[in-house]
Amino acid sequence: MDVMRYPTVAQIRTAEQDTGLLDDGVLMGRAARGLAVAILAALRADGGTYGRRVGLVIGSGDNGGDALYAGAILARRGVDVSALLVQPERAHRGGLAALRGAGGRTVDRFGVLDILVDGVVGIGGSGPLHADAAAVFAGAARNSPGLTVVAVDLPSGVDADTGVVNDPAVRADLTVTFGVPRRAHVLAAPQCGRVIVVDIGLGPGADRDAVLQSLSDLEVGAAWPVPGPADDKYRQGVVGIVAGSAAYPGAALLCTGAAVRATSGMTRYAGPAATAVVNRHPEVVIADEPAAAGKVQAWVIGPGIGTDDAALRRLRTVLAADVPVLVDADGITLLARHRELLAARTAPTLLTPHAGEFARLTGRPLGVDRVAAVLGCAADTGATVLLKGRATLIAAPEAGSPVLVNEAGSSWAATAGSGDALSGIIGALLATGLAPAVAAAMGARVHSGAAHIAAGTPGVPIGASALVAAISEAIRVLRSSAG
Ligand SMILES: NC(=O)C1=CN([C@@H]2O[C@H](COP(=O)(O)OP(=O)(O)OC[C@H]3O[C@@H](n4cnc5c(N)ncnc54)[C@H](O)[C@@H]3O)[C@@H](O)[C@H]2O)[C@@H](O)CC1
Ligand SMILES: [K+]
Repeated sequence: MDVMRYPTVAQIRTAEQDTGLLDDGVLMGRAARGLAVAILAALRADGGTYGRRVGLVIGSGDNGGDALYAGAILARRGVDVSALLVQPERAHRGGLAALRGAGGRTVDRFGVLDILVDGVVGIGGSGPLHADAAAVFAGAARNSPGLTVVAVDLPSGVDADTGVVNDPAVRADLTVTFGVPRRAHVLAAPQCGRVIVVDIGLGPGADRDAVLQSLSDLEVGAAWPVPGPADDKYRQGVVGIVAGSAAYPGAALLCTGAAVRATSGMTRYAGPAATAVVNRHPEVVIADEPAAAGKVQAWVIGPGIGTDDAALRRLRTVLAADVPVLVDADGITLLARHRELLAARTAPTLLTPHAGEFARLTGRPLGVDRVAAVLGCAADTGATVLLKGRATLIAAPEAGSPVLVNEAGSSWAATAGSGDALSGIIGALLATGLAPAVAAAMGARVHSGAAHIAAGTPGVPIGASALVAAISEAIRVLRSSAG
């Protein structure tokens, strides 16, 4: 599988126009067939299709049109289809006629249902789901325990481009979309459930201008650095870690432990937790200060270092080195106060803030458009920026660069010390010579994979140590996906 691309609504509209098939309803017909096939498959997987009860919640645009035409196909297959029109006078006329012609009916309230289809709004929507529509979904959920919700295109109330989940918004078990995925499908993945992309013939170039992209597991697995026949411990890249303190060695242990597991090169540690680090990880080469650490190909600095003078001194030393540097956590707080340190950099810098650190760094709240925010921050700082979250976003400073997204697939990594582990993984990758944005995206993928493996199925809460311990298995899974 290749890179996944997530175009904006404007780009999707252009691709749809370019087909020349919009006005005669060909695209809507294809969309409706794909939607019907997905609903039939969901019914079949759960006992069969004949006589099953499917409700459609229909808004005022073409999203409702898709749902109504799909409903007509379902009704012809013997499915019991009822439609509730949120604005009866504005419902898609052709779709409504088709549904009625196939034996479907309109209702004022739903009886017990197996599947509820959200055809309120798609890419033409904005803001929260209107209250009357929200009441329909809440009522149906009460009436029909175990109800499956299928969103047409995207869950209504979720912004297609920013992924902002307004209140109220539909939460779907399955989302069926058309031609290309929307940004919301990755930025608001938990709200969308499983996403099926139906081919409606937009052509292979429909997503070519998409800025938001994600690497496939296969690409990450194939690119993971492994030692070649001529490699020794130095040639694979040496990462230096400045993290934690004597009083709080945890960040140092997690960060170095993660780096040790991420690649076969050497890991150095420089700082006040050196003894604790080598006791836990005997393969790590230690020093008290970065200046005394010996040669490295990349530095990681920041997790748990505090913001005192000693921390600032170490940050200055590390940023003066002509090698890639990852700055995280307290290092970012210090950088926000000393922006001049960034301006003097001669090699790439990678910043890995969470939302709070991001606000500190930029001097303003993150805002609703995380993609625009991370691009702006990268351009302003001249650094590659990784913005943490369920959907982690990575932007390089060069104009025209993509924004890489890693959707974690679960939230088990939201635990104390998890960020320290992420820094260590990415630092080890930086030392191998990978471009910062690629190292960051690959590191984020292994990090979320490790959390998933550590939590298991069904998941259980994990600490960051369990995540670190699962890094090797996460890399193995990715490498095996690459064959
Ligand atoms: N354009 C195309 O080529 C295709 C479009 N398709 C479908 O068409 C959809 C887009 O259709 P439209 O452009 O008509 O737009 P939508 O159907 O997504 O929504 C627009 C309508 O919803 C109303 N609305 C906006 N925000 C609302 C809110 N928060 N609550 C309730 N109502 C709200 C607007 O007043 C407008 O009437 C896609 O999402 C997709 O489902 C598919 O048929 C595939 C082809
Ligand atoms: K919808």
